[in-house]
This record gives sequence, structure tokens and C-alpha cells, in this order.
Amino acid sequence: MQNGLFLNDAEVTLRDGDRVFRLRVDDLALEPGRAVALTGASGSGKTLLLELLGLLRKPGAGTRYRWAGPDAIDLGGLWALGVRNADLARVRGRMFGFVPQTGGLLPFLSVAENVALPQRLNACEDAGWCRDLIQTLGLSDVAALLPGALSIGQRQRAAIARALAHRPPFVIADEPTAALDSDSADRVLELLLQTARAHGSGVILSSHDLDRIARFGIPRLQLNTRSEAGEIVSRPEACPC
Ligand SMILES: Nc1ncnc2c1ncn2[C@@H]1O[C@H](COP(=O)(O)OP(=O)(O)OP(=O)(O)O)[C@@H](O)[C@H]1O
Repeated sequence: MQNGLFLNDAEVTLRDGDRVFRLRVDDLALEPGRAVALTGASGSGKTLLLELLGLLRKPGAGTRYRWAGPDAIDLGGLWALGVRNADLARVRGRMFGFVPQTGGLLPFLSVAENVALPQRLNACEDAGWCRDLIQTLGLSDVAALLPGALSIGQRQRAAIARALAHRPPFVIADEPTAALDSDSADRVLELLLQTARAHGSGVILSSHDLDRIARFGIPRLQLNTRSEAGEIVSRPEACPC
């Protein structure tokens, strides 16, 4: 694989008194345009790994993290300039679209304005693409409404449209269907995967729902925890299932 996200020798350590949680990733390669699901028990580090990949969490010393492609970027090196540096925020905003568990839409902007926001922030305005996304995701009738007037499923679809609006190489979705009933969850996941694939964006999602992940044929990385020398250590392992 030549293009993609490559994370090597990565470590993030969380400490709370004597309690230590350590996420370790030896080698992880994520291909553009593909989907992968992070699975594992509650507390196994799925959100932590999503945060690390999405440049929301500073990795430990020795971590190598890069985007390889025509416009290669040393993603790990961006942290050297400080957590709040402008390059880090700019690259994070350009490389990733985020779908939180419950939409995360700005409540004072309409659905259409929420969807257009990443384009404004990344200076890549394209009203036609926003309209296409809103239509594809079945949101045309509610595009002028504020998020508070939408169902949870509609909010999730709006969050997917927003995550894809600036055509990021990867969408990061933390349990995007956890708040939905089974039928809505299927529809939202299908739309997320289809729309991302149509545009060539990869999807990195976390989920507890092994049946649904299997049904959609999404390859899995399972986060497995072990107790090592009094610490909880979690590692992602590719699942043959
Ligand atoms: N300050 C801290 N010190 C030590 N451990 C911590 C600290 N903060 C969080 N943790 C631990 O980090 C681990 C990873 O949490 P994370 O939210 O990534 O898990 P998760 O797999 O996403 O869980 P869930 O499925 O419940 O959302 C948890 O076991 C949590 O207890």
C-alpha cells in the first residue's frame, strides 16, 4: 500500500493515580477509500484510538504517524509545534470529517449551514456538492431547519453530510449508530459507507455491534486489553472474522 495513513510504534498513556491505561499500536495502515471498524469491550480504547488517528490526542514520544501520498504529511510531527498550533488544526480539518455519536451539529445553524461549514473553514466552497449530499442523505425537506427540530436519525445523516462536505480523505465516526433503532442504524450506516465510497473517502468507525459490522462486511480491528505489570494495555488486532 502506497497511499494512506500509517501509524507505527504508537503509544498513548492515561494515568489516574495508580491506574494506568496504555494504548499501543505497533503497525497500522489505513487505505484511502476503505472502511474499517474498531471493536472491543467498553473501555478498551476505541475512542482513544479514534482520537489519536483524528489528531485530537497527542501521541507519546516515539510514535510515528504519517499520511503517505502525493501530498505526504508527517502527522505526528505536527504535535511538536504545540497542541493548539494552527497547522495541526488546519491539517485535522482538511484530512478528517467527524461523525460523533449524537450528531454534534451546531444548534444555531440550519442543517444546510451545518453541512456547508467545513467547506467555509477549509476555503473550498461548493454549494452544488452540499446540495448533492443533502439530497443523497434524504435531508432536502429539513435542510432549512435547525438541528433541534430533527429526529436523531436525521441528525446523524446531517452529521454524515457535514463530515463529507469538504471531501476529506477519511471520515472518523465514533459509534455513529449507537443512538439509533435497528432500522435507522442500518440506513445510516449504509448511507455513511455508500456516500464515503462514492467520494473515495475512507471510514474509520467504532462500534459495539459485531452483527451489524459483519453484515455490512466491514473489516474489523479488535482492541484487546491485557493486564501487564499492573497496567491495562490495549492493542488493536486484525480480526479474521
Ligand atoms: N485519566 C485516566 N487514567 C487512566 N485511565 C483512563 C483515564 N481516562 C480514561 N481512562 C481509561 O481509558 C480507557 C479507554 O477509554 P475509551 O473511551 O477510549 O474506551 P472505549 O473503548 O471507547 O469505551 P466505550 O465503548 O465504553 O465508549 C478506559 O478503560 C478508561 O477507563
